[in-house]
Amino acid sequence: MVMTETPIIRIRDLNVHAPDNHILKNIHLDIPKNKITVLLGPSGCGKTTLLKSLNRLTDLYPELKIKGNIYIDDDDILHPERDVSQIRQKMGLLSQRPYPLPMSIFKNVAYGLKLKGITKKDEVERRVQEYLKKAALWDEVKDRLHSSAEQLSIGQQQRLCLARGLAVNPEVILADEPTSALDPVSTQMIEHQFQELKEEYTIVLVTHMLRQARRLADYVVFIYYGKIIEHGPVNEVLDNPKEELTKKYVSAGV
Ligand SMILES: Nc1ncnc2c1ncn2[C@@H]1O[C@H](COP(=O)(O)OP(=O)(O)OP(=O)(O)O)[C@@H](O)[C@H]1O
Repeated sequence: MVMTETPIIRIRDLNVHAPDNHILKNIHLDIPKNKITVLLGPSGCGKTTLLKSLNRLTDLYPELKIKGNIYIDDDDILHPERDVSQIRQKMGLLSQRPYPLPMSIFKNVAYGLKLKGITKKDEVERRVQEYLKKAALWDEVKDRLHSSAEQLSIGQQQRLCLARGLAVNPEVILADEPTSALDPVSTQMIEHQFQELKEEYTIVLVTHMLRQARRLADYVVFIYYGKIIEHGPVNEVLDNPKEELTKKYVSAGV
């Protein structure tokens, strides 16, 4: 990727194989710090697998064989001796559907803090408020912090999961189609928060929605059948694509 920003993640020669499928092919990519990088491409092209490789969630699928290097702050996270729980704390994941823990709104966020060893009551209270504000949920829940998280709407639950993830103090937010289950207003809220959060965090967002990529991306990586076809600043890849496959995808205008 031609860029002037410092990369926070460097992916080198990454190959992911399933028994009958070469899912990711020779991925070589730098992901810049404090930007939104969108992984774009048709269904089944390997976007989620690439995202899962970035926090070693691929370890949960023993049928997948992974080769190559992924450096985060110069540490190769694919090295077998790297502590996976530390990697996952650095690389928070927001999935397609929200999965709040079966406990109160407050405890959901406090749970994230506990993982970082923060348990002092007044600090926990201050930080729960801070992260609920960062996820744009505070005003809607401040009077019912001790109600069950499961009573929230799906859009609110997704913002709660964002707050819980932020409480772990990640460097990178990995977001896998985080608005696909949400209504347009909730989608707008998450998108707006992402724009704010990139000041402090690096965001890697998977989407197959071109319009969402246009609204959010600083950089776009277009993937097709496990290969990076083209990548670069959003205006170059989406407004002036060089490769035929990208042109076709962009002109379909999904
Ligand atoms: N554990 C697995 N075992 C075998 N094949 C897998 C596994 N995980 C993913 N695949 C295959 O790898 C390919 C890429 O899947 P992936 O979920 O990464 O695509 P995607 O681009 O995120 O798709 P979508 O937009 O539909 O979510 C698909 O063909 C999928 O069936």
